[in-house]
Amino acid sequence: MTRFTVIGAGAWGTALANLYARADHDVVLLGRNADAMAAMEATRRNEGYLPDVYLPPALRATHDAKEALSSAEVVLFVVPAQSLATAAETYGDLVPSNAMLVLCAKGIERRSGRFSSAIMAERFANNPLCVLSGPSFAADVANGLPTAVTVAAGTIERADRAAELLSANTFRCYASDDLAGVEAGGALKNVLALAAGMAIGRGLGESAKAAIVTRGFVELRRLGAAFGGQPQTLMGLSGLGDLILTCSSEQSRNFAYGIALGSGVDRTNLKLAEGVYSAGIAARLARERQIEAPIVQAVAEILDGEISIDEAMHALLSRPLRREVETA
Ligand SMILES: NC(=O)C1=CN([C@@H]2O[C@H](COP(=O)(O)OP(=O)(O)OC[C@H]3O[C@@H](n4cnc5c(N)ncnc54)[C@H](O)[C@@H]3O)[C@@H](O)[C@H]2O)C=CC1
Ligand SMILES: O=C(CO)COP(=O)(O)O
Repeated sequence: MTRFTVIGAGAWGTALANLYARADHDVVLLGRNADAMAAMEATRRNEGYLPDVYLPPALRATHDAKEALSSAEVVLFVVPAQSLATAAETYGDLVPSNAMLVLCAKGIERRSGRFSSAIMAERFANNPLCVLSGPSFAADVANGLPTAVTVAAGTIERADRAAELLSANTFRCYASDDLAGVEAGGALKNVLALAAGMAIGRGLGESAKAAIVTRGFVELRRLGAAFGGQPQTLMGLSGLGDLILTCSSEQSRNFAYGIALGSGVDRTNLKLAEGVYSAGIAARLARERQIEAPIVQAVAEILDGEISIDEAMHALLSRPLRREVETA
């Protein structure tokens, strides 16, 4: 039995806490809203984020960071990418220096262009650290449905150890030493899911969506490689696998956000769509590196109100014809 502390009591944090509690670990779910955490402890439900899932007795929900972190062996950071640096500052001094950190956000920090591992390596120089990413809806994992993800660390031996620790009977972790590839895939698939959703919401059809997903994947591979990722990783669970999941189900908040944008419905009450925050910085990083990423650029411009979806589609279709497969 290992002591897990999960920071961030949203959908994904609650699902992972639930998974590890069911796997007979000692689990504490740490949230920043005292009332919500007390209600969770009393009702054994997370009404705000994952209402249909029962929280087993082995999971304790708390707002008390000191108590939650004092003997943690594994600390999962499950907050949005834009909040990770703040969470690291808030809880950093309480995290035991030998605890393994598991980073679960899928995004790029807007103000710095950094992925999670770079943000955290700066604050936690000595803790072992890994990134968990891949096709995994919170509700599926919380309900014990079969799921496979990638766990990446700086060396393959560390990734092997982390994958062993983080696997459970319905949750299969594949080890990787490609942090850059895993983080790039997780962030970029969200931006592309917005584009796929927009095509559906705007009534452009399934064929247009398939073209966007496929050509979007070309952009993901180009950008992922520019960030230092390996082609095989981008073709794996945390790249192609998560792109497929996120672009094919309205359970995805990014895909659903794209549909809402495309169909012009009110988006004020929609849940977290990480791609909305990563699109602009992904587009900027692509421009700076002179990487051709027209779909990512279009998503960023649409979100900024610079062009309409119809204008973006017209621009994509009017680009000069080219060969499908790039040769060196
Ligand atoms: N929901 C899902 O199915 C999956 C989500 N993810 C990723 O996990 C990350 C978190 O997503 P969700 O949990 O779904 O989002 P969510 O919107 O459901 O929950 C986010 C939680 O983080 C908390 N939070 C925000 N800033 C905080 C801070 N500074 N300190 C403490 N808590 C803070 C919020 O109060 C909220 O409880 C995202 O990057 C997402 O892309 C990854 C895999 C699956
Ligand atoms: O990352 C996810 C599935 O792997 C969740 O996707 P959404 O954030 O779009 O809901």
